[in-house]
Amino acid sequence: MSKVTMEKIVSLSKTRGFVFPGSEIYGGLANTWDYGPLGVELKNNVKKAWWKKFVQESKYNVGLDASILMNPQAWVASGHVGGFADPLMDCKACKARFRADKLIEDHFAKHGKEGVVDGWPHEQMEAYIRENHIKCPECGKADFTGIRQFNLMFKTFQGVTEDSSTQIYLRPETAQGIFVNFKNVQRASRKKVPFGIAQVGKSFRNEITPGNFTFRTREFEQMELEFFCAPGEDLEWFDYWKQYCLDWLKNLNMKDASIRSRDHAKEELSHYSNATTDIEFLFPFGWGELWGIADRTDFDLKAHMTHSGEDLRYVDPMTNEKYVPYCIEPSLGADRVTLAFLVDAYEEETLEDGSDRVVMKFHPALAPFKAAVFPLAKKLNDEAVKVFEMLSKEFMVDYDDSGSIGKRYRRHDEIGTPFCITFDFDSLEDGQVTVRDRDTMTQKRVPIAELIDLIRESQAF
Ligand SMILES: Nc1ncnc2c1ncn2[C@@H]1O[C@H](COP(=O)(O)OP(=O)(O)OP(=O)(O)O)[C@@H](O)[C@H]1O
Repeated sequence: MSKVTMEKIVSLSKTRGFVFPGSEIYGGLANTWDYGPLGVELKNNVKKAWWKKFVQESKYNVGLDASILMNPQAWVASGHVGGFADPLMDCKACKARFRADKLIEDHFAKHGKEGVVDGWPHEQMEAYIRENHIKCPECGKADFTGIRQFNLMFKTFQGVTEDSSTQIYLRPETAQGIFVNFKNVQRASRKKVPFGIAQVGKSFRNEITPGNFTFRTREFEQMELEFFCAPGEDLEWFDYWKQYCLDWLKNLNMKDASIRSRDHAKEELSHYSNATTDIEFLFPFGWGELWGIADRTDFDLKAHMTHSGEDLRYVDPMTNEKYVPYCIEPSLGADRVTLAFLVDAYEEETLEDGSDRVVMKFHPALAPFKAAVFPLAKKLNDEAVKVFEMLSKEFMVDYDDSGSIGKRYRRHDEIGTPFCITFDFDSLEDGQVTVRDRDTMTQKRVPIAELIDLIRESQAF
């Protein structure tokens, strides 16, 4: 079996309609991507699977959909106006711009070194780059400027005048929409601490070097949970949510060998954090952060209390004690984890007859199509369409009547359809169809009346 590469994933994504380059007919726009007919299904399924476990099946959590545009004071309070910046370096020779920390991390990876650059002072990064003669990835010269802080927030203007009083930001994370609604949600839902607020939505960061396909883009979606608990109980809940996140990935068939969790060392922790773990995924270009899980203590609510003047303390109904809850935040990129599922599902197999197939082994809950219906011959179209119509009321299913059955199997293997259902001449007599399993390629006869249950059962995770 040959190795999965980014080239293969990007190419399959384009040809089969998972992901297209953004604004392609105009020559594109720096690492923007559009989800095609299959990609939108896959990503929606990822988001649905997250919502199912983190909201629907959790007795603790409720949902929210806050707006992207917020009062700019919220970003002052959160620290984003003052400090949401990356260390920027320019190559003096070719003018290309880089994140100094990423240049060093790439150097680490190239030389098989383990290490974390987060938290290094500028002088340390500059010295490392100088002493190790790190070269510009674009032109090969080793002649960089010093580091400047570059704020990652996209700015825009609200209303008809464009001056500093009307300047607002596109949110760089969804979390602050949750914090500012803490009191509204707690009151309206009558939730008692511990409880969580979950949200899925777009975020924007003016990344210095977007890249690696959809891994790092300037517009992306996040799935964030802010879980509020009593101070002192935070580390226990931190462990609980860390395990919950790992279980979510594993229950959706992510391979053990593809993920690892990396606990942040003391010196790497943000000043307000009691504990942080990154769940990382082994992408073809190396390990990359998938899910950041942080114990943020009472930092965010306290900051919003100070800046807004609102009392965001919680009153314990049993003890009447008033306190600012601590917060555990598991934050996951919807696009990044969708890319991880694409990479993890990709397999090339050589079959017994010597032929090859590419198969996307998505968990059925994530697969764009849950099944595909094939008429064996054109004459059977009318009856086979009825099976499609019955199933499509419940699930996304495809109807495919072109080419040989073998070709149709290959096409659906390549997009990860778990079941191929063939309607043949016997089906007219016995009301049964042949169901072929994507992974084992075994076939069995199944009564048409049992198809919905069969597919529904496959969706569980
Ligand atoms: N530019 C981006 N493109 C796609 N997903 C992103 C991007 N930035 C962050 N994410 C996703 O949101 C999650 C939470 O964001 P967080 O602020 O913790 O990331 P980060 O530590 O700033 O990421 P990085 O160090 O890779 O820039 C990340 O784990 C990732 O899945």
